[in-house]
Amino acid sequence: MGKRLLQIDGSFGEGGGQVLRTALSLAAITGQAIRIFNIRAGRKKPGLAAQHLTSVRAAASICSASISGDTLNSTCLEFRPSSTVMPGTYSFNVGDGRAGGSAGAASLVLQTVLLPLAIVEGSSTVHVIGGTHVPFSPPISYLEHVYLPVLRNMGLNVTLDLHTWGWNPKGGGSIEVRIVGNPNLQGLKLLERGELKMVRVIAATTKLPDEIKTRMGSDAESSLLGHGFDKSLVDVKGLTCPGLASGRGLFIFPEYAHSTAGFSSLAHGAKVAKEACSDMIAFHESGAPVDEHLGDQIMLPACLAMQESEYVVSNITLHQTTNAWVIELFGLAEVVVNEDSKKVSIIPKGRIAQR
Ligand SMILES: Nc1ncnc2c1ncn2[C@@H]1O[C@H](COP(=O)(O)OP(=O)(O)OP(=O)(O)O)[C@@H](O)[C@H]1O
Repeated sequence: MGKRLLQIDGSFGEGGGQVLRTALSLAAITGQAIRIFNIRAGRKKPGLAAQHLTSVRAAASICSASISGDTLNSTCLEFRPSSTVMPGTYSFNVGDGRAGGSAGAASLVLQTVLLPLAIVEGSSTVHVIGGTHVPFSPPISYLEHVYLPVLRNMGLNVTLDLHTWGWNPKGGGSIEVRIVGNPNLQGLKLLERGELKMVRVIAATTKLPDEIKTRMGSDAESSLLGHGFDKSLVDVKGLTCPGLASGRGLFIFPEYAHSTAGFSSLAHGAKVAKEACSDMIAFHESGAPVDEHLGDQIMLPACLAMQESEYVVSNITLHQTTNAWVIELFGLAEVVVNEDSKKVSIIPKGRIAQR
């Protein structure tokens, strides 16, 4: 496995943690040894933060990789898988990555190991402790409502339980994911979204007065109705969530006949509904079936599928083009991103050939 060392420049494109995570997932899947340098060179504090370090160790544990450079703030890492991906029971704590703990995103650690475990025969359980609803990462509610349903449509058997919510800055949330592996992933076609069926609005709080939840929900509802959404299609729920420390967030999921998208805000006061609603409304007006975040996150499953995938996104982002670059470096697929039509086509070359 992994005869030559694949060199990956972490400063390419978006220059953030995604280059690292996608490379780790694909290294585990293909058995390819990698060296990543300039890690997160595009960020104010370059190098491995707690979440990235936890992702490195998580990826190493599922394929018995030997690693060097796995220290906090390291900008260069070598990762050499020594076995195929082993299904099993795994537990990762983002807080272990840094003295004093961390609210680094549990979702991003999970995404690093999810696909490798999901496409091998056998069952796995992954428990992750960390931030579950923190900025610049998929809230776990997004994984539940948007990302995992797409994976299920592609043939993956994955369920998630959110036991405890972990907000910024304390983190400490807890999720458990059960996976029944299926090596035969189906390609994905999301070219049209169909009619709007429902807009689900979730106003969530932990250890805060009920008025905050009620206000977030009613502000969001007024904003959506003010933009012409039919009241019968807007479903607002207040959620009182277990968690170590207080926190709040607003999550909006427009569900169309063929796809679901997700928008959120963790802001305070009137800003929270404004942020989440304006993103959701802009998406609705774009007519696209796939939101920009899902657009980068489904590239990984799509490049591992048996058939070609095609989808239309609301915006082409640097995250998407950067992910496409990493996938092509591994030789796993041809990725065509059309900036005009906003169509992404992923033509897998077959991962078995990589071994
Ligand atoms: N609100 C959101 N909803 C869903 N997904 C999101 C949201 N915000 C960010 N993401 C996703 O989270 C991932 C973030 O990747 P990125 O490399 O920017 O993060 P990171 O590892 O935290 O690194 P860095 O600190 O280097 O930015 C991307 O897949 C992006 O689509």
